[in-house]
Amino acid sequence: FSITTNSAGALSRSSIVLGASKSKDKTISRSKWAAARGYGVAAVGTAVADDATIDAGLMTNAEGLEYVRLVNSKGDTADAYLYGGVVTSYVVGGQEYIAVRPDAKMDGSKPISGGLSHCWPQFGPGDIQQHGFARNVNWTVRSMTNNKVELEMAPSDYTKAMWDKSFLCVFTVTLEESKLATSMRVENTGAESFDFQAALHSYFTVSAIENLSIAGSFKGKEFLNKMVDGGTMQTEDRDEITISEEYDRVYMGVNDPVLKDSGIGKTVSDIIYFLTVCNTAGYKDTVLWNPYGNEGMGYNNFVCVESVKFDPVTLEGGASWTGDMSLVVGDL
Ligand SMILES: O=P(O)(O)OC[C@H]1O[C@@H](O)[C@H](O)[C@@H](O)[C@@H]1O
Repeated sequence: FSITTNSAGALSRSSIVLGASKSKDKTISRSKWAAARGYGVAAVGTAVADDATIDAGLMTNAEGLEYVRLVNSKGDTADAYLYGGVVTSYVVGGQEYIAVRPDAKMDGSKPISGGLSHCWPQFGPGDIQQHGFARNVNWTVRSMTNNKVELEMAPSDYTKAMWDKSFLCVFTVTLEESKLATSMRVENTGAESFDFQAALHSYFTVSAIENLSIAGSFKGKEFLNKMVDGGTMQTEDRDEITISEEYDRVYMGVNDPVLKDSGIGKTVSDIIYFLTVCNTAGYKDTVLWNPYGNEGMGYNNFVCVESVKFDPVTLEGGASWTGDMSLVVGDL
């Protein structure tokens, strides 16, 4: 591995050089770079099959926002933005599974409309701003390696003005060989308890909304249908959900959705691609959201299948809560 400088001269990348080693100008040691940034960086030893070079590490987008690119030994990648602590990309075998809306702002002027976006400490409307503040503050890098990053968010004057609680959030993203694992840990660093809701407002790529069905334990479950009279409880009678109108539904007690897309990457007509959302801790409910018909939002190329803790968590002083969600491509 080597650390190189980007065109602006900032120390920001580690290159995974695959196959024969390649010499690079302006390289410094990984530990020196990490020390300069104040990061804890573990030694890593991934290697990829052929002779390609894939950059991992801290990057800056065209509009000046920083993100961390993760790379695994197979050449899969994931990107996590510091602004909002949001994962905006997960590419497996050349296929992008996470969506960012075409109308998304990537310059920090508003929350990024896409990715695995945090709704914290509130989901939806309520006492503070819609979906809370985690998605529009800058998180900091606590540690990173080529395939794992820990981002953290602590109170600031901005957050205290709307929600004056003592907390620390640590969001860990790990690009494993066969999945993308995320873990959101909320710590109550004070003595007083506080309540919060949590969600990963996940946008996934679909080839076309008509090609999508969503399996899971939906049948017989109650859901809050926000599209009916501002919010009406209904009961689902289907095993698999298909979407052909605007959706904004909170499915209570459903946390095992599997997206099936009959179009993604299709080279053979009967291939169906699966993306399994594994909610293994904390997230209990699933929100389905699609602004059907809204061309400006690009409704036909994404679906939001959100991992949610809808009923508030009460966290005592000194206690912590964890929400774990992993994405697995293909059959489990
Ligand atoms: O436009 P926002 O704030 O990113 O929210 C998008 C949607 O997010 C969903 O989770 C909500 O249920 C919807 O009501 C909302 O419209």
